[in-house]
Amino acid sequence: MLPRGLALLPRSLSAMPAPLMGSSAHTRPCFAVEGAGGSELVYFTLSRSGEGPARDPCCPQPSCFLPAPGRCYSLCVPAAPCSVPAARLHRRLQQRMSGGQGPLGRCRVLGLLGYSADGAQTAPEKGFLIQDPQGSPETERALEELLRSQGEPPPALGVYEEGERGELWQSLWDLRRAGGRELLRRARVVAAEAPPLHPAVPGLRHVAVFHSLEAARRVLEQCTSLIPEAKAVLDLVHKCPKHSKKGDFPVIVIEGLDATGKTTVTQSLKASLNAVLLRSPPASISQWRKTFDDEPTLIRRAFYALGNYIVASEIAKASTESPVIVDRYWHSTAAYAIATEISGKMQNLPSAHHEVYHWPEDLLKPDLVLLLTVSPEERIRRLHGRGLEKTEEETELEANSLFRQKVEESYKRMDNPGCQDIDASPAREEVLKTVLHLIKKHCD
Ligand SMILES: Nc1ncnc2c1ncn2[C@@H]1O[C@H](COP(=O)(O)OP(=O)(O)O)[C@@H](O)[C@H]1O
Ligand SMILES: Nc1ccn([C@@H]2O[C@H](COP(=O)(O)OP(=O)(O)O)[C@@H](O)[C@H]2O)c(=O)n1
Repeated sequence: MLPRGLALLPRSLSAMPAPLMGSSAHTRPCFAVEGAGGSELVYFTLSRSGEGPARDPCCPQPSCFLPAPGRCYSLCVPAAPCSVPAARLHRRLQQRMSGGQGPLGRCRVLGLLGYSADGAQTAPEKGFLIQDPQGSPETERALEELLRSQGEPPPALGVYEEGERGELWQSLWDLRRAGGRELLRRARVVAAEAPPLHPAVPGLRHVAVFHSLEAARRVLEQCTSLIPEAKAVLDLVHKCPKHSKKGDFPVIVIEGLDATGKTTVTQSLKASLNAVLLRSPPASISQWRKTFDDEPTLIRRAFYALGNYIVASEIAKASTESPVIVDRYWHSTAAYAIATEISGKMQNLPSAHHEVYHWPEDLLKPDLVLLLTVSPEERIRRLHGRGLEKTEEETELEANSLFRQKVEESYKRMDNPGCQDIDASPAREEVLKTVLHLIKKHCD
């Protein structure tokens, strides 16, 4: 008998109608494990009747969850849509588990997404699958303690066990704050088909890629008592004119991954075109970047989204008097957000023309967006040559070329305005010449 594992599952999913085998797929709570098999996600669902093939090669075998002789734990955070407390709880748990301290420190922590198979336009509930290679009872105790310390009521706790035929069962436990636990249900873990879209795609517009000032503002408004800087950002947004309109001079945005040459090109353009150079996030909020970069996706992306609206008001003003060059704008905010949320392989990205790539209707549109691209090798050379401290995300970019490819591909799928690709590998003067030529062609 293999050792047991634990799973903490979302309350809302655990409260859903009885699952599942043989019943309508529309009520089925499903889960995707991120990073279990390289870039592939592992999908599973729950069957209360216990039906399911004993040795189906597609079925998640106990070994996927229970690394013998270890134990496996997982947890999901119950979430109301766009809930700041839930997003922060997820982030706190993530930090505590990846902190490298105590028994949880030696566990392998994978992402877990809980979603409904009916294709609802909601964001998945986020959690973790935690594999303890040593199967130590202390890990279970540490997890229970961690969850009980996170406010009332603690998330439900599921326990995985291997059955007599080698199948996998999950027991869902209600953790009592004062100690002890009560069994809520027991269900068989069975393989689920990969959904037509990555589970994070339907909710992208609600939790990561904001398509209106209002949507982003609603998120930061929930944060004002927790993050004082949120109030300061909202005050600046409040001072901006409602609908910023572009002046008569051209507005050109330069986009690209870090170290592709945006600073170099934008500064040269400023001089060549006698233009105003702006950047997103703007100087007025950039002192708070670190604060928001440490917050969960929901809050972090709302901060950058609002930054774009503040820049829009600066663009509106400046473009009445001279050409305007913008170093990063909405396409950066959206491309990084999409690439971060969509785990697994490139094919998991929303397909071209998906609404997530559409420009927000209430955001000032530039005349031209140029995307600087260089080979991964050249980009790393430039990053190292610059010798600057890298952001956490940029460090990940360097380590994770799949992520970098997803950012670049998302840039390329942006719509109306799309990004015009520029090979930025040649010498600085050469790149500037190409860019000036394109601007002239477009704006004449
Ligand atoms: N065309 C180029 N050829 C060689 N090096 C370049 C070129 N453009 C920029 N660099 C160098 O690469 C590094 C990153 O460029 P930078 O303009 O700071 O990129 P970004 O603003 O996109 O992060 C800098 O050290 C810069 O001097
Ligand atoms: N308009 C913007 C600009 C940056 N960002 C975020 O900021 C990060 C890149 O900014 P950066 O300052 O490191 O990039 P560089 O301007 O240094 O190349 C990305 O990871 C994005 O998540 C954004 O979301 N929207």
